[in-house]
Amino acid sequence: MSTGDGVAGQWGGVDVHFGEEGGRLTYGSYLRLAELLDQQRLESDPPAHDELLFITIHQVYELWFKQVLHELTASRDAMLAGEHWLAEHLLRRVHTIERVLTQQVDILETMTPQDFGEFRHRLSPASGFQSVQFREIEFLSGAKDPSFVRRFRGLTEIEKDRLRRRLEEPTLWDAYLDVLGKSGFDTDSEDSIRDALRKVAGDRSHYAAIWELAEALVQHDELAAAWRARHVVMVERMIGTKPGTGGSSGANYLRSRLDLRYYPLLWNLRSNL
Ligand code: HEM
Ligand SMILES: N[C@@H](CC(=O)c1ccccc1NC=O)C(=O)O
Repeated sequence: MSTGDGVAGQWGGVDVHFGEEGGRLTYGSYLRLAELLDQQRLESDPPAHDELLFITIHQVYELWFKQVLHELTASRDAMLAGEHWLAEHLLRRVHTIERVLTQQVDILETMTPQDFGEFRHRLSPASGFQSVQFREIEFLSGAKDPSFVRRFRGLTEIEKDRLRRRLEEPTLWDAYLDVLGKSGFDTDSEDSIRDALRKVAGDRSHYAAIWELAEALVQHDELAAAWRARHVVMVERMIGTKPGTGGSSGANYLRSRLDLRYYPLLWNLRSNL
């Protein structure tokens, strides 16, 4: 047996020894756990029991949003580079994350409205409306709306810059049109795009990769819509018809966002198949 501080043991007759690679990298230092686990600061005083859950859920959302932006950006770039398989592969990873994002609502719903009420009044005027990464995902996906940048209150210059850059850069839809264009389709008008989509849908054996890419975009759109629907029902359960801490009408405002679709032409196509 070896000696030292690492984990040592006899595995299958081989003397293994972990955690002593010069004493540099550890689990905690690699993952920056000291910093990460020090970021959950409650507003309530005395501490409301459920506020830790509320903060943790939101921080986990933002970590996944970061990953989703990483994958969507790379997927868009893969489309622009003609690497259709890679674009689809990355979109499929995003779908899996998006399913988890919707399921996470289950965890937050173990909090009752009464227990939320213990600290909700401390949150105003903060709200999910101010999530920059959430809006970046919308812009990158195809739903650019510059009015959100103006309506945001309290954004830092760095955050404003990130949103402005997302408004300028190509969306996933722009990249898909580029794929259609490079495959020989005219994409100059909405009518010609509709025509191209119908041709792709009508000859899947010939246009397999482009068809599957469109399906992956529709899936991303559907999963985003599912999150919005789940969020608004959770909101009704938590605060009924009360206005939001962000200053909106609350559930009414959120219901007005339910019809948002990133790729309306891909949905319209369904009516003509
Ligand atoms: C107790 C749970 C929650 C309640 C009661 C709630 C309530 C609300 C309300 C009322 C709004 C409208 C803006 C306003 O405040 O006036 C809103 C927006 C929003 N919330 Fe939540 N929320 C909850 C949890 C979450 C979670 C876990 C997330 C995940 C990040 C989230 C993300 C968002 C986003 C992104 C918006 C903006 C939506 C849009 O503009 O389309 N919310 N929420
Ligand atoms: N807008 C929510 C409060 C809320 O959920 C929230 C507050 C601060 C930071 C993020 C939040 N999450 C989503 O809106 C409310 O009106 O109760």
